Amino acid sequence: MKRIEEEEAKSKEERMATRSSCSSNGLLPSSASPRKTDDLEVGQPIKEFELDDDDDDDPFDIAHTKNAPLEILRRWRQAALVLNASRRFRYTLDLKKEEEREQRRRMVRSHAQVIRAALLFRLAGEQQIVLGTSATPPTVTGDYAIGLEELASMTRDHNIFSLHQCGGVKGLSNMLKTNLATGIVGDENDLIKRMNTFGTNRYPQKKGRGFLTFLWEAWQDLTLIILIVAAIASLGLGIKTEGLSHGWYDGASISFAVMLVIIVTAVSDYRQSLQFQNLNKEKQNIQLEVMRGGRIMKISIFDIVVGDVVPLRIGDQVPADGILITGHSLAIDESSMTGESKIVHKDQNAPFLMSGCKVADGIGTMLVTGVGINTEWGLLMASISEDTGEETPLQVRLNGLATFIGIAGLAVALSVLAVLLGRYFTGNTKNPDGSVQFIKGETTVSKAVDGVIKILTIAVTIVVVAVPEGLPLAVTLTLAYSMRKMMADKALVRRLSACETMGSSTTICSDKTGTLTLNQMTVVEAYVGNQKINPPDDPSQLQSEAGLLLCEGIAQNTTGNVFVPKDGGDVEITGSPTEKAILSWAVKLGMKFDVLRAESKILRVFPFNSEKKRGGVAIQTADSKVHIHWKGAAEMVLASCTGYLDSNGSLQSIDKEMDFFKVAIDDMAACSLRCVAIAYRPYELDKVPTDEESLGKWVLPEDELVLLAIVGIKDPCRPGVKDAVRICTAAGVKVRMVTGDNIQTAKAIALECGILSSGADATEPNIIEGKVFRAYSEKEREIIAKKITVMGRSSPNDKLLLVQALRKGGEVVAVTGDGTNDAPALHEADIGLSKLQKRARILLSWMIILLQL
Ligand SMILES: Nc1ncnc2c1ncn2[C@@H]1O[C@H](COP(=O)(O)OP(=O)(O)OP(=O)(O)O)[C@@H](O)[C@H]1O
Ligand SMILES: [Ca+2]
Repeated sequence: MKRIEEEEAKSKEERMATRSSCSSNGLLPSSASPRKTDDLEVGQPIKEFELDDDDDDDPFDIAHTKNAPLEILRRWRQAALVLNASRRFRYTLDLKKEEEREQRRRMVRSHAQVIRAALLFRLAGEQQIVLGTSATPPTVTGDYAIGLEELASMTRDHNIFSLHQCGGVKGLSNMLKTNLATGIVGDENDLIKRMNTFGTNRYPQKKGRGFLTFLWEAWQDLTLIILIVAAIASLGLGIKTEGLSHGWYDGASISFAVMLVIIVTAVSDYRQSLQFQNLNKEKQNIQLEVMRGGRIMKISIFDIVVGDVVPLRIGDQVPADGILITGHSLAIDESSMTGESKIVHKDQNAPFLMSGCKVADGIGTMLVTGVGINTEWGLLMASISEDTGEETPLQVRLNGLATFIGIAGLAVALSVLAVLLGRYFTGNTKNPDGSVQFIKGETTVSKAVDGVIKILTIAVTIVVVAVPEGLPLAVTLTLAYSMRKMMADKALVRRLSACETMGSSTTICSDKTGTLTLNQMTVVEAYVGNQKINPPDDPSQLQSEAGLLLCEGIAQNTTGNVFVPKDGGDVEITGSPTEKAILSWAVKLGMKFDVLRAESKILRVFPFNSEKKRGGVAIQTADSKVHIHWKGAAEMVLASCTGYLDSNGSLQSIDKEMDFFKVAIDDMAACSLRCVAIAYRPYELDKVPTDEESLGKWVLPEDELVLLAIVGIKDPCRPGVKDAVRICTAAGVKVRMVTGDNIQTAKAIALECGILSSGADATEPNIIEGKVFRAYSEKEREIIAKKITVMGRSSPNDKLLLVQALRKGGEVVAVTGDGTNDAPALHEADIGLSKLQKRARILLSWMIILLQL
């Protein structure tokens, strides 16, 4: 028992270690998962299901238990699981693999660090020698003024000294023939040259395991081994008693059954691994935006070349090694590379960005300096291979059960054997005619052997009947089947166990945008000043003063981009769906994006985030005035406004019109429109911090704003959602909507898609605002959570609190969402369904699985 406990403790440790270390590429769709979830462009629609291990159900957690007898039983079963290192217990074995992987990772990392240290040492030496003399110019290679080695090592080693030698990011961009504002030229010739000089953003992949390996693994299973032994015994006994011509039947049929199980298991595992490899390829093929020739383009991560200018936004994965060009509050989660979960702020003093890390906050643009195998990430990815070896909790339990039954059968067979042998040799067994079978000294040896063989046959039969070898296999096949069906529906199941957990979920917390709605947004109502513009994109109704400020605000306070082709083609607008809607509305109103962006200088940016639900920017105009523009959740921005611009363009106090605006917002929200308010305030130039450092810390003032416009954005309900919700409800799964949007908008959409059945349902706490929910105590939340159907204006943390409360209340919670503002909730859920890219019919496919299980 001691040993068992030790092993348990060790497994637990390993589990904890792997859990914390692979949080970025195991449990969350982060490191290897595509970026921009708010993305509407066509592309492989992939959804991702995955199970986040549940701490409470940790099979190795036996520390705090009340129920001792049950616990002992549980322990016993676990002990068998841990001790039995056969194929069927890969669930526990997997930990070792994870550990190996982690060790590899550490090795690569330390290797890189050693190289880095040695290089720095050498450089320090060289620096002393060349100190005072002019810096050595980088070597010229072909078309570029810097070579691959220098570039790669500069980035890999975070060598700020050699970056300065190159003249900073500006100098480096010249060497790489990149324009920091418009990117590389990006024609075929240019791309080929870059690839030839600096390589491509791919790394060699390890080959998957072959069929024979699976075959080899398939037979190493306790129950099967028992059966194989039984088959051999039965074959021997049969031939001995019934002769060669008839005696082989029993043994052969057992062998046939065993072979069948082995082959089916191996084939199923092999196919699964092939599928997994394909899916992996798809998963890695992230589509992202780069700036080439002045326009934002969508390309595959594999097509990134050195010199590319890549915009980074919260939630994105850094696609290659690079150097920060500009950034605002940019923070990177480097845990996937350094192993420590630490958020690192990036600015001109720490400009190096490592491939594979995630943008945790802020925005920025980077210059790509290292791709593929020249990056640490590339080295890492090339040295580890993803593996499919994983079993679901149900399988593990069934395996445990099968083994338990097997062992019990074996024990029974052995005791039967002992008893029968005992009875036989003590002369207690009789023939049908009443004569004693064995009489000491009388019965011949060959007769005695025959008698023993008969008894052995009985024992073997008990074993064969008792061992349920097909049980776990049946589950594997069922799950593999659902996985295949889901894949046909373009759903990527990262863990087989997810299918199973999904089947037992009792509630779904769905986000609204992009799951229940299409995430295709258009501005359909607009108020500029206190005037409703109808139709919303009619420029003639726009009064000029407010119109100018509005366009300035929209053009500068955005993460999107507008590209007007020189040859007069269609205007291309990029950005998140909300941004795109607002930008295209402004373009129709006559906004000149490039002109406006060139006219003023950005002093500081506060990027939009879900927590504050607003984003701002401070700019300095050509005539040295400072404007601070804000854009965000309508009623929240409105609350910070003290004035508005009337139809003559003169500033009025908002007091009298406050109700008018509030009613306008409520009306739009009741029509299920997403409301965004745009406001600004003038600011004194001399109050703006002048030095870089305090400017970087400057908190943009967000009071005394002047309201410029309120827009209502339509995001239609996804067709089929109503049915999906109905089916879920009928299956006993409660669907809840948790959204960052206005509560009225949320209510309207909930009614539209049947989450709320009637307006009468829409009372607290059935429908609740995030801030009300968060104010309750933990106990109260647990009670209220069960009643909540719609939660509006929720921050990422509110979503997390809700999931926690539901789980405490005993629900099995599924969460759908995107990788950015829903990440904490996704992580906490029993099962996370994350949209990697749009067109995700999550609820629908969810249903398919539900029905299958
Ligand atoms: N780019 C933006 N600029 C300004 N305001 C925005 C922007 N995007 C969203 N908003 C405002 O923030 C609100 C909610 O944003 P949030 O990111 O929390 O929710 P969401 O993720 O879009 O919705 P859901 O939670 O349903 O997925 C929106 O209602 C809108 O008013
Ligand atoms: Ca969201």
